[in-house]
Amino acid sequence: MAMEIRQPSNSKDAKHYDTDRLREEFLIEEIFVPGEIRRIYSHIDRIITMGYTPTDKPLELGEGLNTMTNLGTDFFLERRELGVINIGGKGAITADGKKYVLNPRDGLYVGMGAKEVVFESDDKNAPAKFYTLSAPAHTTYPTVHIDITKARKVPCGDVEHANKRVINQYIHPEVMKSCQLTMGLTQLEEGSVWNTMPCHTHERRMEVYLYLDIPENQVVFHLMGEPTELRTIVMRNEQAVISPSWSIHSGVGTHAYSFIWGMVGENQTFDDMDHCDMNAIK
Ligand SMILES: O=C(O)C(=O)C[C@H](O)C(=O)CO
Ligand SMILES: [Zn+2]
Repeated sequence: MAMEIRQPSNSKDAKHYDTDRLREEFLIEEIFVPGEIRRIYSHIDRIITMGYTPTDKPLELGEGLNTMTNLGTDFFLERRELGVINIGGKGAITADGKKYVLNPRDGLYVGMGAKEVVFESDDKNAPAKFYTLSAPAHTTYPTVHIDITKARKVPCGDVEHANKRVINQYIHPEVMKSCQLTMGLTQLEEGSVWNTMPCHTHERRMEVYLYLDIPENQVVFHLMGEPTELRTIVMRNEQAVISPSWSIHSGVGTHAYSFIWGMVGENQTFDDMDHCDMNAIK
């Protein structure tokens, strides 16, 4: 399938979902398949979550996709912008003829209007894994290469609460311009297992999390749902989860881990959050 479509769920319905239905609606289990592309289009703010894993040949952004049928446009980024973070081996992205090398954990923002975007790996046996988010856009901002050293770093949490971590803001108004997409990578310190706790929701934006650096046989219990109707999705390495605006998005792991967050919606105000009352969550 060139692109899977996910419809939105009403919170009144979602609280009745069983495990299988929760996973069917919100979990993205397989994103990185060697030599292949995976795309999941969510009706929630029309974010597209994708994985490009080139091996012995480059992969093109719109490869195998009829953009007129799926997006109503002549090419993928005609009315869209793109955020990418490489979580695999060294690779490169060429956007309209300009090549950007992406080392592991490097990011790239590609502005609206770029016609040809091509993903390639340096070593087919250690392929790049380009985690890619796309959001509707209204104007063109410059394409920007972001390495983790350029990201805006926000240390938070502490050892006492087992949530000591650094939020690396890659695509963020204080780093570079984008239309609506914000994106970054949060790294938990060794011995910490909680992310985004105390938890929050934000009715103004939806969010997608990709969990990574989870060792074999370890898991993250992703917490979602309205603050008084919490549910768990068991997640494994390099799996993602779609978080509607009404849902918290927190997690606790059996080992430290990292995750990439991406948001689209009303604003780009990272701290615009509705913090939950820890005495009221259920
Ligand atoms: O570690 C955290 O806390 C986060 O990374 C929070 C997410 O970025 C988020 O939920 C922003 O709304
Ligand atoms: Zn959030």
